[in-house]
Amino acid sequence: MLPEAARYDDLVRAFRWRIPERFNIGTACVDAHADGSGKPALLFVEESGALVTYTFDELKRLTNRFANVLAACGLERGDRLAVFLPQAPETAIAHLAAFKAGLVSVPLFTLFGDEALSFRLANSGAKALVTDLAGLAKLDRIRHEVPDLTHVFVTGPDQGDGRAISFDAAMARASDAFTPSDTGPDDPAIIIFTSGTTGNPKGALHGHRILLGHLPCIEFIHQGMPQPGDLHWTPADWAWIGGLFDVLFPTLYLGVPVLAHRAKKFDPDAAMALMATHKVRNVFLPPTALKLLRQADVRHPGLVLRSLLTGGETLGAELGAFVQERLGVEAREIYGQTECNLVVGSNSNFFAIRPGAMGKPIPGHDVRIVDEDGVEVPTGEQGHIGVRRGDPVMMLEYWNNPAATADKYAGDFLLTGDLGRQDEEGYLWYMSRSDDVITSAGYRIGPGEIEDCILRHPAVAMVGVVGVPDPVRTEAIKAWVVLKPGQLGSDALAAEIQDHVRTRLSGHEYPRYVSFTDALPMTATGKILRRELRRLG
Ligand SMILES: CC(=O)SCCNC(=O)CCNC(=O)[C@H](O)C(C)(C)COP(=O)(O)OP(=O)(O)OC[C@H]1O[C@@H](n2cnc3c(N)ncnc32)[C@H](O)[C@@H]1OP(=O)(O)O
Repeated sequence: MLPEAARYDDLVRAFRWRIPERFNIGTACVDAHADGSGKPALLFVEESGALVTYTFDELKRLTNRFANVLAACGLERGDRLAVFLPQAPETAIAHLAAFKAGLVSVPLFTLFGDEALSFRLANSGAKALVTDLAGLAKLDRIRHEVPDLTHVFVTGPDQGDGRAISFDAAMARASDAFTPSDTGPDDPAIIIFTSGTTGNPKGALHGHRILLGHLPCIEFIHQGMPQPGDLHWTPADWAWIGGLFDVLFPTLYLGVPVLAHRAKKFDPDAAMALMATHKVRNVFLPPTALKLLRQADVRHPGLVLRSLLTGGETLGAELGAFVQERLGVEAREIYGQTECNLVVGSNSNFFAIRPGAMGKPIPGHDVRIVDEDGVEVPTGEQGHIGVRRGDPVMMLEYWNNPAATADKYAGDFLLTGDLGRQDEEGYLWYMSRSDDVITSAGYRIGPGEIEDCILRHPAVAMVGVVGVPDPVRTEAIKAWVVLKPGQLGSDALAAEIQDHVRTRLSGHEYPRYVSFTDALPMTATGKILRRELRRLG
């Protein structure tokens, strides 16, 4: 455990990774705490507000049951299980059971539309899927595109129509005893899809060690966890690395309960009330959520927060001050990405927080500013934010994509795709992306995917998609559209294009702005100049 106040330099010097020879996220998060004491693990707040508590003991039995269900389906070590569910107990059970069974889980965001779902299921070669009725309706439309998918489980009341296997019924029939798979830290555990400027999303394949790689930062930010009364919550979905590895799994690993609740739409009043009612002590709130709280100007006297992690987008000095004043806690910024998460952070117990800077490398992680060849640049100069190879939190590879994997590295470093600089005192400053990837509300969004999708709209001849500055979401997605001859731009057509993206890709990827134009700025070789589009605003 980290001392109350220590010198950052001493922590860095003293740090040693302790990676055991055998490690399994499922057993470490659940079985290790299932000691018969009835310690709470998950507190699920249903849509109605009703609270259902799951203890570690129950979670052990439930994950064992589902691991048995998966084994009975013929799934073997290394096979993929997709999880297409919101923040809910079944989501945690499915992932943890997959880990225990030596399978590879594939989290899928509930807002994904048909094409996004189909691509990820096909690309990962998932053999089984757990979803709810809303997810099943989407799956029905694309099931013929994913022949590898042989077993589909649906949560909630049994529909009895043969479209899917009832999750509850299968669980009821299964044994609650299971011998977990004997995995090593480098054995594949999870594929999390992420986007680049062009092409399809890539699946970052992580080993079981990913959890161990997150722990130094969790300890750094939520100092002293587990403390009596600790309870961790995030409004971010458990479909991304943030919800899963900044919150769900490391918290359970430390024997601390997690509050599970994600509203259909983030509501500042409801979020404050939820934290106060359930006495949430630790929270991950992305900057967009903090800005929504500031905008709504809500106060709540009952807050008992003791640690707050934020990241995924730049925090900024004013927002940090707001957090201290309104939430009564320090905003501790982190930096990371799906391929290599939580490598930079801040905590004023170890060094003064410098407004605007992300912080310093978390002890254990070697983060440098490097050039395109992976060679360090002089202090103060801008370059690529790089993380030295061999870091336990780093992905094993991009799933089935050796070319993309090779591209991600230069020399000894993984290149994050972000540009930054490091000052004389070791603080890291985020500058911008090195590519056209859009950062909106903490999501990393690929403009190429959205362009491809919009191009399939029958009225569209050409399209360029960029991120434009947004006061709340860091960037908002904007599409510049050239229509086919005879088509007229209108609000109705703009709304139709937005819906076209929402239903095919995702609810968080639709262009908030659609502008019709006669031509797009192009290079001599016919590539759209997104840089020019960004300049137009
Ligand atoms: C690097 C790291 O470690 S951390 C970074 C990882 N990033 C993340 O985890 C993402 C963090 N961001 C978020 O969780 C969210 O954006 C929040 C909580 C900040 C704000 O949430 P919201 O504003 O409710 O919506 P969110 O951004 O998720 O969704 C986008 C759209 O989908 C809509 N939507 C969300 N849920 C649903 C639903 N169940 N049904 C229909 N529509 C929905 C939203 O209404 C929103 O559209 P709108 O703004 O036009 O209304």
